[in-house]
Amino acid sequence: MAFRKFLYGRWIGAGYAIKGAWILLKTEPSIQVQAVIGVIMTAAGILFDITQTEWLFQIVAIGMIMSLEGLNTAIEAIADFVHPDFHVKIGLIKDVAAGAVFITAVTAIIIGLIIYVPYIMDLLD
Ligand SMILES: Nc1ncnc2c1ncn2[C@@H]1O[C@H](COP(=O)(O)OP(=O)(O)OP(=O)(O)O)[C@@H](O)[C@H]1O
Repeated sequence: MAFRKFLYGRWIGAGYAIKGAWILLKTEPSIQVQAVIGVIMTAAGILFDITQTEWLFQIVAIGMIMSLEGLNTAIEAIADFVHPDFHVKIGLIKDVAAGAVFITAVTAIIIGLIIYVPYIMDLLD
């Protein structure tokens, strides 16, 4: 009985999480851009027939950047809610959160270069 209640709780929680992901995709331009880039990179992966390991790195990179961007959006929303007016600390909080996304973006770009530069070189040979 307790286990069924636990499963039901997880099921309801998953529903809220999917709703949150849908809100992000519908309303956040940065997430929308990243989703489009994710689709383009998936097409590139199919086109270049990348290896299983390369797929794993690419999927992790796309998932990491989109989820971190979602967290950044949540942090911005909290910051605006607790202190709607200008405050140096709010600016710092937002900049640090954006900095975390930037680090992931650079990581994803490096992963993309490591995967695709050899394929592009082969193509040019
Ligand atoms: N309330 C505030 N107090 C101080 N500085 C702020 C405040 N709001 C924003 N800033 C500064 O402006 C920058 C941009 O803030 P904003 O909330 O527009 O974030 P953004 O990354 O442009 O968000 P979005 O993803 O919604 O476009 C912040 O990184 C911060 O430096």
